[in-house]
Amino acid sequence: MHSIHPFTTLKARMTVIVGALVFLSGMLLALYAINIVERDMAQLVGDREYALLSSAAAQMEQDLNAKRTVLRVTAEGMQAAGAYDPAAVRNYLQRVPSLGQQFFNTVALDANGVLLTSLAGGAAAGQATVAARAYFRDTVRTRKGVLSPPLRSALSGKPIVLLTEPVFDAAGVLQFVLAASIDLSQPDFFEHLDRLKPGRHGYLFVLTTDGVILHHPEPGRVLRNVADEKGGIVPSTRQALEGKDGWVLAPNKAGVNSLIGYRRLANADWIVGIVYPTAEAFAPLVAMRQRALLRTGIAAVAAGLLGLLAIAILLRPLETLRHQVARIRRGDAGIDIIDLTRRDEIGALSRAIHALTEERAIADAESARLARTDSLTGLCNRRMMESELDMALLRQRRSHAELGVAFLDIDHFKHINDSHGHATGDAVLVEFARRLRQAVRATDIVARYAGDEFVVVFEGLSSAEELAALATKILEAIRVPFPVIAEGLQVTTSIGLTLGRAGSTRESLLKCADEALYAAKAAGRNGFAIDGTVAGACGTGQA
Ligand SMILES: Nc1nc2c(ncn2[C@@H]2O[C@H](COP(=O)(O)OP(=O)(O)OP(=O)(O)O)[C@@H](O)[C@H]2O)c(=O)[nH]1
Repeated sequence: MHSIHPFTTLKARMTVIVGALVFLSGMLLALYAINIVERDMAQLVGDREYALLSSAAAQMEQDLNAKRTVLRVTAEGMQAAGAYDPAAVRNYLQRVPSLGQQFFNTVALDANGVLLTSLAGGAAAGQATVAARAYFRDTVRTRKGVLSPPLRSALSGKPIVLLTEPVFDAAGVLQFVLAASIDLSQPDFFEHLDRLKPGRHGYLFVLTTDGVILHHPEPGRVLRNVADEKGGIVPSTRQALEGKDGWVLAPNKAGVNSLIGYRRLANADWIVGIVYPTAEAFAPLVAMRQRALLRTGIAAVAAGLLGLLAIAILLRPLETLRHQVARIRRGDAGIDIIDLTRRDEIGALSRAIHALTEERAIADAESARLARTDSLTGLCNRRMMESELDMALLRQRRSHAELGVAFLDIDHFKHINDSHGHATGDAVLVEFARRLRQAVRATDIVARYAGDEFVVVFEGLSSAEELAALATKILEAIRVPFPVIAEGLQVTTSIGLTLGRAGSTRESLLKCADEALYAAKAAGRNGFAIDGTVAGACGTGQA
């Protein structure tokens, strides 16, 4: 039996294929499921951060409104009190404590933009003018309070924004403008923003709709316009400046992939933004992905091992069948050891092997029989006769019984062929064989030796006389006309007989019988001749 390398077995290959398929499909399914979950979770995280941003923006709007309210109420109070001259203005302002709480500084400017008074000092009355500043001109023109763009304070040099409120007299004439500043460098105003900063590296920032930064964790960037910074405006910021609120996943200015959100304030041209690096924002998702993949991998390996076990169990009968076939081939067992009762493919294969083996055995037996049989007459052929004669000689040596050999040749058979045709000649051979077979004992060996020559081996003879009787019986059986032609054909044969003796061999027996046949032919055919019991002499006899 050829041994099979463990790696080339069906079991190994099926295990590898099934294992790989289970592993791959498991991983693909896990990745697919993880992607769906991640997408949903990323949406949740983004929405949550955006909600945070919106609440920060709302808080900022509230703060601005509160500051506006304080300034407007102060302006209305001053109008009601008629506090228009610089001393009265200063006195009034000093009596409003909420101004100090809400603002970095509050100044009053006359209708020409010249400083009337500054609560926090910094410059003397009349020394500074803001006539050229857009926020002042807008306040005078619109006769309403405005929120200035971020600017550097002329008095303190700090980055500030200003809220203004015009104060009119009873006749509606502008008396002065209150301008209250918010210090962008102080943490107070953006304190709540900084408290909301997500994770370790996330941050919130504020910029105007023109792109000027109001608040940023890097103080050096305050008052700069994002358009003027190195690298220009990132696409997400550009969209925000164009009026689009919401969140996206995109690289920030430093190229770090981030969750970036923008929310525009309703009561100021400000945009609150959030940057949250995705590595941090989605860290739990990444951990979840790794855990899920690891567990899926373990599950797939376990499934593969179970598959291996299942395959091993399922294929065990095949292995058994292989060993059974090997044993049958070695001759250690018969075909019956194969189990034919299984109702699966292995059972079908077993039955096929069983049937094939039986058919082969029958075919082998048939071809062996054909190899030993004369195809025309069905008698033993010459080869079989020779081996049977050898066996008979062996038996004779043990039993010491007599053994006789007869050599027969149909007389003038050529003439039969020539006169009646080859087919009739064949029919004569067949009929001759049949009669010969019937004329002797069933245990005697009857063979067609060649052409029209036949040999009979008689075992268990008692004397040469018995041989003569047998020859006579054969001649009589042949003498009856052969029904191979309508009127019947007279066929005769000549027989040479010999009796085996000590030291006889196949060759010597056949030679003696052949010589006796020659003598019978010479004596005129249709008779027989028997060699004498004296060694070397061949006797003749006529029927
Ligand atoms: N029809 C037929 N003829 C065969 C077959 N085998 C041999 N023969 C013929 O048998 C004849 C044998 O003739 P011989 O034995 O030589 O001579 P004979 O005519 O029998 O003459 P004697 O033997 O001297 O009586 C030949 O013509 C062969 O061609 C066969 O299978 N069928």
